[in-house]
Amino acid sequence: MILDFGRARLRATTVAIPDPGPLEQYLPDTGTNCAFLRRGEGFVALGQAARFETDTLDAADVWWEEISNQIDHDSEMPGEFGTGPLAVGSFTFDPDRSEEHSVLIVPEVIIGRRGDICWMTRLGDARGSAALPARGEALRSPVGIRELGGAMSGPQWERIVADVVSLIRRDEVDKVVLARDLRLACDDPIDLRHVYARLLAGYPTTWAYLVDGMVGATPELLVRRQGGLVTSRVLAGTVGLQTDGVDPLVLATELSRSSKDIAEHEFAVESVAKALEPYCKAMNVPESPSVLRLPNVMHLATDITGVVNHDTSALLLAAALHPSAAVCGTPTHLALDIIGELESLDRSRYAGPVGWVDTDGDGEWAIALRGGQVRPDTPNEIQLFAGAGIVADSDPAAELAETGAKFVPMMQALGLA
Ligand SMILES: C=C(O[C@H]1C=CC=C(C(=O)O)[C@@H]1O)C(=O)O
Repeated sequence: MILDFGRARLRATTVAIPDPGPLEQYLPDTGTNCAFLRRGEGFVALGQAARFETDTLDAADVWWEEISNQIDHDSEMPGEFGTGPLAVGSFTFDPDRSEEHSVLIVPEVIIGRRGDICWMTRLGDARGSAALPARGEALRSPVGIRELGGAMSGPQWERIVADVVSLIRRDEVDKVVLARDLRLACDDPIDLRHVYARLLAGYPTTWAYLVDGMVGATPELLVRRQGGLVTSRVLAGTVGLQTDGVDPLVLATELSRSSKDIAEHEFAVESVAKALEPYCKAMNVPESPSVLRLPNVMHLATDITGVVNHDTSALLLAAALHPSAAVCGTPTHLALDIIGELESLDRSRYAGPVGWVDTDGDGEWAIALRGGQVRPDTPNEIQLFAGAGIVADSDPAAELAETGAKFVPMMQALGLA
C-alpha cells in the first residue's frame, strides 16, 4: 500500500474542461494508468496517489471509506455522477483459490466525460489544475505474437464439461460456469493501451476496462449505484456469430426460445435478484430476457433495477452480488468447489469485479470478462480467459466453441483474428 498523507488532509479539485477528444489518448505508456469507458463515456486515470492490495471487497470498502474521509474536494460540478476523486479496482474471482491479489488504486489525475460534461479531477497539489496532461506516446502493436496454449487442451476441457453435465444430471448441482485460459506471447512488452484502443473501437457498447494489467471489454455490469438507484445487467445464454451465412435474426430467435439457454439465464437472474433484494426497497426484475447483440456473440440479457434502502456503497453491493451464477453457478458454494476441483486454473482477476467507486459510495462494477491479464514479471505475455455456463442440456463441443467465440475480442485486439 502506498499511503502516507501524514496528518495532512488530501486535497482534490474538479474542474470543467472543454471536450478533450478521445480520452484514451491521454494514457501514458509507462506508470500507472487505468480506464473505464463505454461509448466514449467514463474516465481515464493517471498516476497513483494511494494503492491498497487486498483479498476482499469488504476490506477495500473500509479502506476507501477511510481515505474518502481524508479528502477535501473542491468541485465545479458537485453531485454530478462519476466526477471527483475515486478509487479504481480489480478483484480476484476467488481469493481463497488464487495467488493473485486484488487491488484498489486512487489515481492522481482523472479525465472524464459523461454526456456533454467533461471534467478533470486532480488529487494533491491543485496548482496547474486547468492544464490537461500531455497525450500519451504512440501506441505499439504487438510484434511476433504467438499462442503458448492454456492450462488444458480443448479435448481435456470438453471432458470436464461432460463430467459436470453428469453431476448436474445426477442432481448434485444445478449449474456450473467452467472457464479455460489461453496464453499468448510477443517479442516485446505488450502495450495494453493498444489492446484497449482496439477493444474500444470494436466493442463500443461494452464496458472497456484497463486496471493494473487487466484489460478487456465486458458486456456484463455487476452493479451500478447512482444515488439511490441500482442497476445490474445479467447475461447468461449465448450464441456465437461466427456461423457463416446464418441470419443473426434467426440465431436471435433460436436463442430466445432455447430452453437450455433460458434455464442457464434464469439461474443467473435469480442469483442477482436474491443477493440484491436485502438492499432494495423496490426492485424490478423483467419476466423474460431480451437478446443483446455484440459483434462476436449474442446473449440473453436481463436488466434488473432497484431503489437502495441502505447507505450501501457500490463496493459493498458488488461484494453481495459476487460471484453471481453468470460466472460461478448454482448453488454458489457447490459450484465454487467444483470449479476449484475441476478447472485446473487460477482464474486470478478474470470474472471478478472491475470498476470504480467514488467518495459518496456511487460507482460501477462490471464483471471482468472478455479480457486478459499481463503481469509485471512477464510483460511480454498475456493470459486470456473465457468461460461458459454448463447446465443439464449442455453439449461439450458447443460449449468449447462458445469459449472460442468469447476469446475473439481479445484475439482481434492483439491482431490474431
Ligand atoms: C463466463 C463468461 O460469460 C458469462 C456471461 C455471459 C454469458 C455466459 C454464458 O452464456 O455462458 C456466461 O455466463 C465469459 O465470457 O467468460
